[in-house]
Amino acid sequence: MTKIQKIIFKYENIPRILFPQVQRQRSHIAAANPEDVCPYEGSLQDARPYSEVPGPKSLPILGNTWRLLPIIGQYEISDVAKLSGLFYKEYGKIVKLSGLMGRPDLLFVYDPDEIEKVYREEGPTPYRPSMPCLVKYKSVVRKDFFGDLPGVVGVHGEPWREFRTKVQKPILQLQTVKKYIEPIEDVTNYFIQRMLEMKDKNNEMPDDFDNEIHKWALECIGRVALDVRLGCLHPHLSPNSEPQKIIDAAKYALRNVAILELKFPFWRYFPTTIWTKYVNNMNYFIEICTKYIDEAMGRLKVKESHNEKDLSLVERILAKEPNPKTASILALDLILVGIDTISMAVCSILYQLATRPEQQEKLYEELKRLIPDPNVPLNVRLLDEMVFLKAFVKEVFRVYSTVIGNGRTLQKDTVIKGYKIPKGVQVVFPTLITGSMEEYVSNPKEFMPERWMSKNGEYRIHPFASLPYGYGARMCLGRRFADLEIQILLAKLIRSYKLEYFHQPLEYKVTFMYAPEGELKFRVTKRED
Ligand code: HEM
Repeated sequence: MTKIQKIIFKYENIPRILFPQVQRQRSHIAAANPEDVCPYEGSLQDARPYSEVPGPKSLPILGNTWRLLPIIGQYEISDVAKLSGLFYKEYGKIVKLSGLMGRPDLLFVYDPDEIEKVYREEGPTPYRPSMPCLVKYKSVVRKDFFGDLPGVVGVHGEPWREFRTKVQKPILQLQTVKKYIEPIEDVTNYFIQRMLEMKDKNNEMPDDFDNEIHKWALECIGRVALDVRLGCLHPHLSPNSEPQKIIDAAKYALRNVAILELKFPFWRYFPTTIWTKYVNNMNYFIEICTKYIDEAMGRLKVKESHNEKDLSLVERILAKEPNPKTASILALDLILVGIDTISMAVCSILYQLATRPEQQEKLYEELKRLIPDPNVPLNVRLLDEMVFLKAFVKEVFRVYSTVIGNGRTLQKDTVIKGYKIPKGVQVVFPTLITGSMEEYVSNPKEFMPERWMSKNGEYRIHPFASLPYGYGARMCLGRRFADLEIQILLAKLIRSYKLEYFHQPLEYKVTFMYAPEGELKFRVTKRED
């Protein structure tokens, strides 16, 4: 039995052994399956009570938190993706995980029609349960800095809407994003050059190549959010250099957040070692953002033209919002969520390309046709025409969604799948699972980028089954930059190099994001033409 089979076996059987009551409850539910009948479409009075929603039973006092505790719990952080799949298999399309100490109940919904309903009814200030440790940092630890300008991440209600309204237009406008093709291409060319220098005698990338991808992501975000080349890709950084300190801070302020977020929140009650590191590193990011935004302000003051078309993203924000804190806090938020997401997505996309030679060849053919001379710089038209490239990325997101799920905290009582779900419950939309459900996606098991290119409706994909960037008023603020960065990296790399992988297959796991775990020792070979 492989390791993964063992884990699945363990999970499949533990509920039966530990929770016979739940098993009985389930068979009762199966007898009158609300999914099939669902007679209470939307009426709160007639809906089934919340207490009847199926799910693992919680233990008195300990609730369900013990399941997430290291060692004694059954579930490891890295198993969150499997857990989400097992819940669906065990309990059906709606599953309640209650009794989580210090947290509201989680409600997993595996039905894109219901997900669509929740998104569409979310109102003008959607509430996404996210990053409780960041909430504490912004609203308690550094209230002195954030005050009434908290940013968007971990912020809700009117303060969120006000801040998002200030920054949304410039950051999502194509006109702004287009200006970054050249700067991101510069960063990427440098990164590819570094990749060639890093190759070992087998032409393979080093064991910690994922760290290099993180540095590329840091360098890209520095260029977008701070108008600066941070220098993180430099090969010989001394431990006390600013770029090295930024790289180290990113590890604790971003990558290790999962430990704070998903395990028992001891940090809420006393300053644990990891919490103290988190706070120190967040403070360092504030320092860096303030420093570079002040410099950008200085440059803007002496700039001749303040016409929108001549300004960078940072300058546009500074020109409109004279308090430079708006730009600093936006930069901080973009850095916080724009590094791990994109770098883990890139790890996953490159791994898929390296292990799917035929599809990599198709991508190469597309790129060779569009860019016969690989030294010609990219432009909007070329990127627009990279249809297979974009379809490949979408397919990776459908099957291996980097963010395994999104969510909303209900702001009013709502009927979901015939049950009355009370206000305050955190509804989880498990994109990773819904993106591969037979009822909503044709041939879901087949990895087929072409499904995204077909114009005649040949392939069915429920529009709410695979939403890698979320949906609605709170949808990913950096999605246009994320797409741009991924497209530029793939276009530059695959146009000129072949990517292969000759080691043990890697397993996907959640270490904050969902990505292949292990050494990304890609073999990189220069193409002849
Ligand atoms: C492939 C990479 C990325 C993925 C898969 C991703 C996914 C997401 C998702 C699912 C959300 C929640 C949306 C919702 O609640 O409906 C989100 C929010 C957000 N993302 Fe991304 N993201 C990516 C890259 C980025 C990048 C590069 C940036 C910054 C440049 C960024 C900035 C943000 C911000 C600021 C929010 C919070 C928006 C708000 O709450 O108002 N993301 N992202």
